[in-house]
Amino acid sequence: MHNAFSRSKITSHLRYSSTPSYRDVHTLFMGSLVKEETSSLMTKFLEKCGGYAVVDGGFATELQRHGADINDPLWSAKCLITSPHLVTKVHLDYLESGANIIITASYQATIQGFVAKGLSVGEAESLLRRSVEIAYEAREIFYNRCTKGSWDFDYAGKASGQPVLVAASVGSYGAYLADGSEYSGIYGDSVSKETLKDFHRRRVQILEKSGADLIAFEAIPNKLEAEAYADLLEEEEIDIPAWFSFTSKDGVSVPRGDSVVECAKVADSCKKVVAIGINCTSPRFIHDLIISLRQVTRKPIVVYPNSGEVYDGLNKKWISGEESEEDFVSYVSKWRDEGASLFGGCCRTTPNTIRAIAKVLSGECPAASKIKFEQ
Ligand code: MET
Ligand SMILES: [Zn+2]
Repeated sequence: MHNAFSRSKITSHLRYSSTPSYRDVHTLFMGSLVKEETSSLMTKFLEKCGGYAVVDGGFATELQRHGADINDPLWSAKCLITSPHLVTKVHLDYLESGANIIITASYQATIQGFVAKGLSVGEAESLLRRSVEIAYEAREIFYNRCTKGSWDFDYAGKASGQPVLVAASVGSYGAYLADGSEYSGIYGDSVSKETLKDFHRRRVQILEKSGADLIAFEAIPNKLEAEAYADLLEEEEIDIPAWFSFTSKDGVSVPRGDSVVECAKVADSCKKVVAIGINCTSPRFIHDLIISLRQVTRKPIVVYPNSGEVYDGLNKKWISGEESEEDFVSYVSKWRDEGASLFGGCCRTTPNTIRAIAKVLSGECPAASKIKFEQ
């Protein structure tokens, strides 16, 4: 059985794609016209979730754990071509672990990247749409399982009331380049804000029309790219909300060196942005980063750190970070106390991590159990 929110999503999905009336639903907000539905989506959703929401966990690394070979310039997006059933499975695993927001496999899915593999532009655009459809199909399967009694009564009852949004992932220009600049944020002087806007424009337009509830701009490594996203959302009149999520290697700045505070200001001043946060960053930096974000925004804060391990690109393996044995989940209530409201995991976190986060947030497990990241 669907909950009220998911039903309303289905109707709003149709409304977005079939009638022009949504453009009329405006409200005066902070001196300018903003579509009311867009600006309040996240706050209303958080209310439905009981104040806090669970985001899913590492996607690419989870595909890998299930045997996918993603050692490719397309990274996880390769599975949209070669093993879409695994993409569905990982979404389902996260839903069954309690995720309220599932993030699509489009992080490294770009038209330019697919075309470089020999696909046509039309095929590339279809794959982007497909990434969102797969997430919705997984949600349908999840809700159907709730009603068919494949789970015990208690769990099925809880799961059928689990509100779920689909966030369409957009990774950085550096992620497409797959040359390490995703982790340095250094694109060189020849890459201007206009270059970045031109690079991302079509993908963002396709994802907007794909039926996704929001766009998750993830692992943003520099301020320039955040500015490019903000401009694009405004100039292209993108009609679904977005979140901006940055990475940090020191708890103060993004990889390029711009301060997280300056980056968050860009996100805060963009009216289409409904949450601001940090992902794919060591859990040990998150507490201070939330404090920094709170200095410049009142928008909901989303945090989904990685496992704390560090990726050794040369040898293509994850190495234990200083705190990789630390209990990731035991931090969640502290992050909540600092003012974050959406919590999940990024690379190398698993459905176990997400299940434990969901338990902490539901109050079932105040002293979280130890989670060991699997090798
Ligand atoms: N949503 C993406 C994933 O989990 C984020 C990757 S961060 C490098 O695969
Ligand atoms: Zn990550």
